[in-house]
Amino acid sequence: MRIDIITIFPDYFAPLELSLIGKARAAGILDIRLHDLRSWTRDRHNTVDDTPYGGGPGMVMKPQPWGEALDAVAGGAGAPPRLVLPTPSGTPFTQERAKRLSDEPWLVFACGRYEGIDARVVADAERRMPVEELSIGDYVLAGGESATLVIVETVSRLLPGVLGNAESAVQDSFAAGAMEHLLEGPVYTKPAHWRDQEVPPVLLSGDHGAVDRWRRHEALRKTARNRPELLRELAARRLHELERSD
Ligand SMILES: N#Cc1c(-c2ccc3ccn(Cc4ccc(CN5CCOCC5)cc4)c3c2)n[nH]c1N
Repeated sequence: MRIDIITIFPDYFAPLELSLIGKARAAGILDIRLHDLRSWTRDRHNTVDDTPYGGGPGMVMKPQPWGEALDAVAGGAGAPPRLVLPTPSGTPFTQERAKRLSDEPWLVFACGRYEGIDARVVADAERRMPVEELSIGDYVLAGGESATLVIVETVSRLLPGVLGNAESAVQDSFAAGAMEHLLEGPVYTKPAHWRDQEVPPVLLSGDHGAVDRWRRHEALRKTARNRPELLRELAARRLHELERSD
């Protein structure tokens, strides 16, 4: 997968040199390219923002630098990329959406700042590529960079060869076919005894059936405590399946 990121803060993405994603880039599984939006400004101050038409707080990112950046990065011959635009007003980013994005050969991320990007940039981009406006949660960030890091990490770990043990991606809480969208329960490693706490004996029993039952029980407990609404959705899904099979 190729990933292009357009931003006024390229250094924000230093973490993408590290760990799993850094290794995947070195292995050629991921081709991540950073682009400084200011490279496409035309004034000596490299201006990327201006006051909003109609008044209101803050500044808005000018269309011209973005238009030319997207032309340069995403405008080549061949199939266009999917443009991903993090925004507070975007569609919720979920594991399901991450799975779909992981099937794309080429993603371009537009990282906004200030109060956002002039709306004509998305309208112009939609004429030549699919555009997805996504939000990573119901809280307000200062820009799109941290959201892009979240999306890139979530999508990248689903690519074959990125995770050492592909199994762990499948068992993720929200991965389809896992423990039905339940939250993971507690995990343990050596030593078996630590600061007067013991690892649950079932995990040392070698009885895989008992371990699976225990893990499911702990997952249900954790989900009931932290995300009860997921249990209601699970019950509704189960009921729907039963009614369909009748
Ligand atoms: N993904 C994601 C995000 C973002 C996100 C993503 C991208 C950008 C680019 C700029 N910002 C800052 C910003 C702050 C507030 C507002 C709202 N204002 C609109 C105009 O009226 C006043 C109020 C807009 C933009 C961003 C924030 N925040 N939270 C998420 N889950």
